[in-house]
Amino acid sequence: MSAIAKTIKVALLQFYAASDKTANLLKAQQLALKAIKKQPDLDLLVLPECFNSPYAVDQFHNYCEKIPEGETTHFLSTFAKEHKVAVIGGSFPELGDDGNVYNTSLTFDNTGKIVAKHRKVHLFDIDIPGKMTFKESATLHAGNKATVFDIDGLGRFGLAICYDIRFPELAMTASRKGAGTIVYPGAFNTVTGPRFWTKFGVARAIDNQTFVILCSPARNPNGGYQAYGHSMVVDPNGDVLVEAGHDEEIVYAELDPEIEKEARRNIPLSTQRRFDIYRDVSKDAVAGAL
Ligand SMILES: NC(=O)CC(=O)C(=O)O
Repeated sequence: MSAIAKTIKVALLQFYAASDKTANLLKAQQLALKAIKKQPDLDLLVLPECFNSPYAVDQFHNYCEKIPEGETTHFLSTFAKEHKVAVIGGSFPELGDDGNVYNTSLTFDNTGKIVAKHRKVHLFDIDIPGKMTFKESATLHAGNKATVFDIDGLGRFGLAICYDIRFPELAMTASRKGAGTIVYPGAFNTVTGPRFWTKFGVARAIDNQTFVILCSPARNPNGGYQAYGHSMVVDPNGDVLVEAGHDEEIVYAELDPEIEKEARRNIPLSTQRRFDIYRDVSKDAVAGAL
């Protein structure tokens, strides 16, 4: 499968989830329908991190679901199938067969089949005194692989979640294994977002000469964790093609394979690496799709 098989028309749904799961799924459905109506030949929909529950350590266990039995998997799969559109389903709390809870992202092809499952590998445990303390590991378990997969007709993708973007090895692994697009559903916040969000999107794109998609929740006017917003698509030269504000919004972009080919032809990093001096982490990585 080529890195990008065709010009991919993508829509990023930026919205916030509140406490009512059914209402969150309904909102996702309404926005997805709006995107399809505006762009009937859409190839790919991307949702934000934690789109069916509040982003709160003490809440994940109340919202977690088995995959594929749960209602969120069913909702995403049905939408993809009915509207013949691939869906990268943000993330939601998964109840694993081992009884642990994970922050998990599923991807569906346009027949509704699950083609990838990524469990957040790096849990968001930080403490910035007086500004932001978060400890995902208090209630979540971490995934154990890099996620690289194909979507039929669209190309090869890398997928990771939010804090994972700070660890370049996952993106390097995806791009060295042939990904042309790396997607991060992510909920940076009003403390870390302004300083880091765009820089990471641009850095991962330039390092790997891939498109990078960041899809955030919107800010929640009723309090709780305040996501940064600013969902964006960055091209392989590090140019930001489209960027949302911080309210609920849909942004659209086209991923043109020629831009990627040209970026890689002009500056041929892939043939110039010095694995005699440093290791190729993608060779050691545990990587897979499901
Ligand atoms: N929420 C996250 O996982 C990460 C984040 O907000 C940050 O890295 O900053």
